[in-house]
Amino acid sequence: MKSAKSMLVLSGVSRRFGDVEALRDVSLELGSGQTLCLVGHSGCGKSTLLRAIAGIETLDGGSISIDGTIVSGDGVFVEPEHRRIGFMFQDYALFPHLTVRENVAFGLSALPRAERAARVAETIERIGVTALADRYPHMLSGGEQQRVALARALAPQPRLLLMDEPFSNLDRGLRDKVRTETLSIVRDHGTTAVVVTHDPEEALAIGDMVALMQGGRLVEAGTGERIYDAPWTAYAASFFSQVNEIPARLSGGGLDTPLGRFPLPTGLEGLPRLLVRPQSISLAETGIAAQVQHRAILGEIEELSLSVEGLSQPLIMRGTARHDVRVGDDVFIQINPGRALIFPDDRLDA
Ligand SMILES: Nc1ncnc2c1ncn2[C@@H]1O[C@H](COP(=O)(O)OP(=O)(O)OP(=O)(O)O)[C@@H](O)[C@H]1O
Repeated sequence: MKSAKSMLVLSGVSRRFGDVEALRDVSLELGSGQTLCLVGHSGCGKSTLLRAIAGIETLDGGSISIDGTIVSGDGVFVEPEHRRIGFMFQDYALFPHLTVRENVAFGLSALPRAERAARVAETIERIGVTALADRYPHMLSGGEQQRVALARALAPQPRLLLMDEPFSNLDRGLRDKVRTETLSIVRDHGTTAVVVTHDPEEALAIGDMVALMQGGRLVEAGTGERIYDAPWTAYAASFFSQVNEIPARLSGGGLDTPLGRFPLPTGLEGLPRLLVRPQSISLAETGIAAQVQHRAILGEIEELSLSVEGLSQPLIMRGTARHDVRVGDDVFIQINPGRALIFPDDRLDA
């Protein structure tokens, strides 16, 4: 996804720690004013990539450009303090001995006094923490501290804001609210941001662009909608939602499975993998015979576990409709062939 101007360009970025290839040939482009969410399981290289962008980590290969200028790579290394980058990390430690106003002013020492005061006033007003200006951090709630940390990061008007798991210290209820507020402030500012998270739902909620990493590689990147609805890889399909893996056999241009025959997408190479999301399965008058093994109500969602001949694992079906079925009932199910996810087998690369 490109906009008229790229604020961040990663080109073949690589970094190794001994035997560990923390970053392998990562290339990515982020438009000005966009939010990129880096997501992946622990150890996939998210923080190393963020640190490399910040200039806290050097590269073994490739380059990083910010606003059209190389900051790392090709024999260039711009020190972190000269990259015009703002940071917000997990523990967003505010200086405990400074008030909110003083915390926000901290990164503005280069500005003349009057200009600094005006910038602080404007930033805290915009972020809605003016009423807290004379309080110390221990007098603030977690959500308020987070806002002040955001004000402190944005006050120097960075070209790029880097956030490492910025919401993970907040409890669930507060997290969604603070996240929505924070990102709308970042967008209103027109600030380009890179956010790291390990939470798939959070990644989809946050990013204009979502980049999924695995073992130091970029698996795929795209809008949250694209990467969820039409993933290019089985890894992405199963990272962002639970999936049923269905054994499949290639025959005559199609796939034979215990759930029936599925057409093979054109251009598919290698052994196919068939994944079916729980919400792509429905009960029907006729179709594939199944037996109810378990029914659970997960709030709005009903989940059925179904045994189907030829499947070693129960098939998980989920939806918002309630079904009057009990354990042991014989039912029929249908799967929309258009909703089946078919990929080349990528597990050998994992
Ligand atoms: N300074 C270092 N020295 C040695 N190995 C490192 C160093 N920094 C990171 N690594 C290794 O590089 C890999 C990527 O680490 P990184 O911290 O980037 O992962 P991550 O995706 O941010 O994980 P988490 O979500 O747990 O923070 C890991 O295997 C890690 O052990």
